[in-house]
Amino acid sequence: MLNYLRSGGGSVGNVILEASDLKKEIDGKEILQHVSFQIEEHASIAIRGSNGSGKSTLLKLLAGIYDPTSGKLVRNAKRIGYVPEHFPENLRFKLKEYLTLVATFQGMSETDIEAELSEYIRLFGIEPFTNTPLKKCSKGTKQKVGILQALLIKPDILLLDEPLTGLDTSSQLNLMAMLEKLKTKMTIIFTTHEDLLVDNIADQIFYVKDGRVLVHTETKSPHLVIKVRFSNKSVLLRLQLNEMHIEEDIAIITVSKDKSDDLLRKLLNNNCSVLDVRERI
Ligand SMILES: Nc1ncnc2c1ncn2[C@@H]1O[C@H](COP(=O)(O)OP(=O)(O)OP(=O)(O)O)[C@@H](O)[C@H]1O
Repeated sequence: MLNYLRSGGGSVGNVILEASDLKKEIDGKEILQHVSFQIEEHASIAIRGSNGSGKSTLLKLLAGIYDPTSGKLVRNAKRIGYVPEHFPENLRFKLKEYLTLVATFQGMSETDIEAELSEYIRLFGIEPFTNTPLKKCSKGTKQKVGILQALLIKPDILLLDEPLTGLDTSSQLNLMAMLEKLKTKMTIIFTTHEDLLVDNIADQIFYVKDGRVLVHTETKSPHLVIKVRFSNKSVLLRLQLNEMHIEEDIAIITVSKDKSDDLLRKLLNNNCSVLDVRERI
């Protein structure tokens, strides 16, 4: 079901964010308009849309980095954690020194800081870089520091701009597991192009299109499971499919419905015989 506003009388939880007829112009260009929604406490929301549609702009409005050009945005939150798409370059602090500073400013005790940081550092596998200056850390490591920095402030609302970008597979899985746990404690809103993150974390999707925001309550993107017999494994590997399971000469591939026709064409073109196609349950 698509609607412009999930609002009003039907609301069950506490509303933590409420947008009423927001408009955002940048340099005289209208990026978002007529944006209205309510977000309940502990909701997990994915913001989706094509490149340049205005997802990051919407997130920055929610974070308070941008002011709306017109309209009203009410935040019923004490602390908002924001993770930008790109962590600032050229920070001279060492990784752990920086995170310790962030935690100290939150008034945490030394013992708590040590315990919490050690756990996060272990989870994200960044132990080898704790004494590396941030400006020398890789993009992925900096991305992790950006996420940890936001978590350390114990936010009521956690906003993440494309959080999986730049992370290796195991860190992506760790982050998803972490977000799944955090879902019960805070409101999580993230922009993403990744189905995996949406399927695992979101319970609502906001689609940004033509400057408008559409709220969608069905989160699982439709997928097909395709079973094929192949004669040449390297052909399949070249297709770089994210979700593929191979047993002898059979491959089971999960693919989003919108990409499935294209994939089937390629498989048939490469001498694969299609044994089964069904909807993912
Ligand atoms: N600071 C800015 N100055 C000028 N234009 C901007 C600025 N920030 C965003 N825009 C414009 O606003 C539009 C939306 O940008 P935004 O970054 O919000 O899109 P997005 O959906 O997050 O894109 P992507 O998926 O590529 O990250 C784009 O046309 C962009 O050029």
